[in-house]
Amino acid sequence: MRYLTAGESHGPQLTTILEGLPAGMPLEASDINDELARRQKGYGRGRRMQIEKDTAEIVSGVRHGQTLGSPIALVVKNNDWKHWTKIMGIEALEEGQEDEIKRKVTRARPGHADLNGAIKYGHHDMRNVLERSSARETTVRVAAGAVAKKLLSLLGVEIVGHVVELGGVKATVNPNLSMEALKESTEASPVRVADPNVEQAMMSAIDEAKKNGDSIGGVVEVVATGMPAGIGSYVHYDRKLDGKLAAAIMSINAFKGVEIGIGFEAARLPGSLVHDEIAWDGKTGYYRKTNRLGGFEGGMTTGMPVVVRGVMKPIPTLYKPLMSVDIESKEPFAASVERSDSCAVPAAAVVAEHVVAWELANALIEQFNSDRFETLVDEIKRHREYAREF
Ligand SMILES: Cc1cc2nc3c(=O)[nH]c(=O)nc-3n(C[C@H](O)[C@H](O)[C@H](O)COP(=O)(O)O)c2cc1C
Ligand SMILES: C=C(O[C@@H]1CC(C(=O)O)=C[C@@H](OP(=O)(O)O)[C@H]1O)C(=O)O
Repeated sequence: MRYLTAGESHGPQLTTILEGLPAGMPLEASDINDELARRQKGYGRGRRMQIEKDTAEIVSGVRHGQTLGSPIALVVKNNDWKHWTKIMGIEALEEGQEDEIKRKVTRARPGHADLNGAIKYGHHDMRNVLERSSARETTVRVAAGAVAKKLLSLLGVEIVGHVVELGGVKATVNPNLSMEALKESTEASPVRVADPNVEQAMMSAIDEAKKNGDSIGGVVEVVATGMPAGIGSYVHYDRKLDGKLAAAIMSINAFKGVEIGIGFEAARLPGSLVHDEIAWDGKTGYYRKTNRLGGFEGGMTTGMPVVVRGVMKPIPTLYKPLMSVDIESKEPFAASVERSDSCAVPAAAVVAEHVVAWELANALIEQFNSDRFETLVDEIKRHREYAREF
């Protein structure tokens, strides 16, 4: 499968085209819209989230609630567009109108794409960069992931993203928490955390950052249960599924690190405390007694829960801006300030969930016969039985 996205943050709409989904899979707009609503939540977001009520329109590839096997196109309209029609207009401007209309940006924000994007594409107005580098684009990445998530759920794979650290406050996650309990508790939390003891401290950290004109980051975790064993491959670097997950997480705006299972902690432990002992029983088939390697060995799933974590740096737009340079005068100036979130880690947990869902669904679709949804369901069922008895 593959997908493309298009759209500027303050343009008329965001668009995505998904290719390679099987025909005959049930799909409704509500499957996508419920996920878009989850992405909009989270303590610490800016005013834009009150302007938008993100909803996807399915404009192709689905008929009477079923996928057709043809490309699926989804459109999310930007409510904020009505305030930006002049600034973001398509038509060429008259001489002399430029400065008045364009809300030109010339003082690059440290940590954002502004300066590098301007150099790369030759934009002397960095709005041309920030409109597309904005994480507004993650709206349609979630829409694409929601379709993948629907496919996974119909194949018995459940997935959830949640926050495990925010502004230096760490959550303690009970490893025996069921998937249902994890989903329920994190959904009810304004910071998407499963540990109620740290929720208030996380919210206070966000308040404090906001008050100081600053921003904070954190760590999100995505857990997926029900992936069959042996998905992905060890035979070639670009077929390793853990590598694809790492790339997917790193592609999210502001993500600076990824770990699978205990990740970096593995550097500090002996092998006997890192590798997971293998066992077998008639009901489950093969399983690992622990899951320190987060569901992966050799670039393939083990059948244990997939556990991926990602680090989000603090948001680069600061209401008390860092110093920068004006690209017109080359003089030192405080960086530009655009309306901004002070913390988007809870929203990013939802984005991470969806990019991981896409990669997992893609791996299943690549590995099994997948033109018809019915065949895919059947093949995966048989693969599970085969792996259990192997
Ligand atoms: C959900 C989400 C919301 C974000 N909101 C903002 C924001 O309001 N202001 C901002 O400057 N950056 C925001 N970011 C981060 C920037 O998009 C990101 O730092 C920028 O694209 C530069 O990319 P890099 O940090 O990966 O190098 C957000 C990121 C995510 C995932
Ligand atoms: C600014 C960025 O994205 C943020 C993410 C976002 C959203 O829908 O998630 C919408 C944006 O809206 P606006 O720029 O109109 O406030 C920002 O809140 C960024 O990433 O640089």
